[in-house]
Amino acid sequence: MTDRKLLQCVLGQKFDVPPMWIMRQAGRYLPEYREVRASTKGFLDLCYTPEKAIEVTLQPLRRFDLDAAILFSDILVIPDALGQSVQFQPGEGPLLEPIQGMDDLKQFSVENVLDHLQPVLETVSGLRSKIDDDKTLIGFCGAPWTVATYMIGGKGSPDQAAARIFALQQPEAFAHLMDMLVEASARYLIAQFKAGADVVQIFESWALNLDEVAFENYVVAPTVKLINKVRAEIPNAPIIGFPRGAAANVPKYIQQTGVNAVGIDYAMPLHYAKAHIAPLATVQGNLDPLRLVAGGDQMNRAVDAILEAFADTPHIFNLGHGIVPQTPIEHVEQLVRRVKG
Ligand SMILES: Cc1c2[nH]c(c1CCC(=O)O)Cc1[nH]c(c(CCC(=O)O)c1C)Cc1[nH]c(c(CCC(=O)O)c1C)Cc1[nH]c(c(C)c1CCC(=O)O)C2
Repeated sequence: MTDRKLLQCVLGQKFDVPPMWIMRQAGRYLPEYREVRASTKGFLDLCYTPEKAIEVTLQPLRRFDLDAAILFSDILVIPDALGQSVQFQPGEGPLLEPIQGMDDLKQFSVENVLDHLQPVLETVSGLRSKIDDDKTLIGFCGAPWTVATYMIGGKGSPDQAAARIFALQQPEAFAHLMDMLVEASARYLIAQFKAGADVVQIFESWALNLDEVAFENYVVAPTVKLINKVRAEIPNAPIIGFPRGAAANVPKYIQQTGVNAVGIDYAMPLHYAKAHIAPLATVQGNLDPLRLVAGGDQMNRAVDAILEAFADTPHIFNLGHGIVPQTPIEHVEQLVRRVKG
């Protein structure tokens, strides 16, 4: 465990060459992923078939000198495990049967979640025995609010309006849903740690578009509950939070939730992160994924600026959001060379 550099960095150790991984590093930009994906009955089938999920998790590590593997799964396995209908249409993104109110929630049960997710936990334990000892194994879940936005809206949306209106008009149903998500996610993360995950990342992809009060109630408070439940079972569990778009709410998010590390999105100015975030937690980020698509000198300059900004502080190099399908593989190779020298 001591030579797992990325884990050590999450826990506060600084390295001259920062450890790195790439958000959504397994995926459609890799031809070998597309090949495995084509052999499945659907995206969830891939998530629930340990042999294939292990294979696609390992693919990026075979190509690139990355310091971590991230479990191959999705944040929407939680609604699926709770009993909501979740479908992935090719090229369209997720489609769920939207929740209208309390009556729909009565159909869901937290009790079966771990049974349903047993194949994912098998993937985690299989991975720990397959990756090199110095590689960190990252588990994950979606944060309650982000998962709720899909469960209520039924799909991704630019402003999460359906969930924001639901939370305001049906506060009791919303509170019940969030409590279910906190409980299900806590059990899931605890089980991932027990299966061999070294660290977990909580993806709050929709921390933007919220006023101060909503940020406190939908993002901070449920994440505090989630982390407290996890750490009651796994003392000092290493956790990365990724509150995308949280901007000037990030310092408060770190202080209240107690995450060890925080992923910053690419819109976060480096001088702000250096002054207000680095003193509170390990910083992870934050190259714009489209700079990786374009490659060339502009990418090298942006990488150098990030490395320089966080040279004196614990820093995990990463993108500021997920890698996109049109990314050329040679540009990823160029990125790793630039970071690792
Ligand atoms: C919001 C969100 C989702 N899923 C996830 C998030 C949070 C991160 C973020 O903000 O990008 C997280 C996620 N999704 C996936 C992973 C594991 C793979 C990895 O990180 O290497 C992780 C960590 C696989 C996936 N999840 C999905 C794919 C592509 C599906 C396919 O192969 O058909 C993969 C590889 C599908 C998915 N899943 C989701 C969407 C919106 C989509 C469709 C759009 C897209 O493709 O990015 C929900």
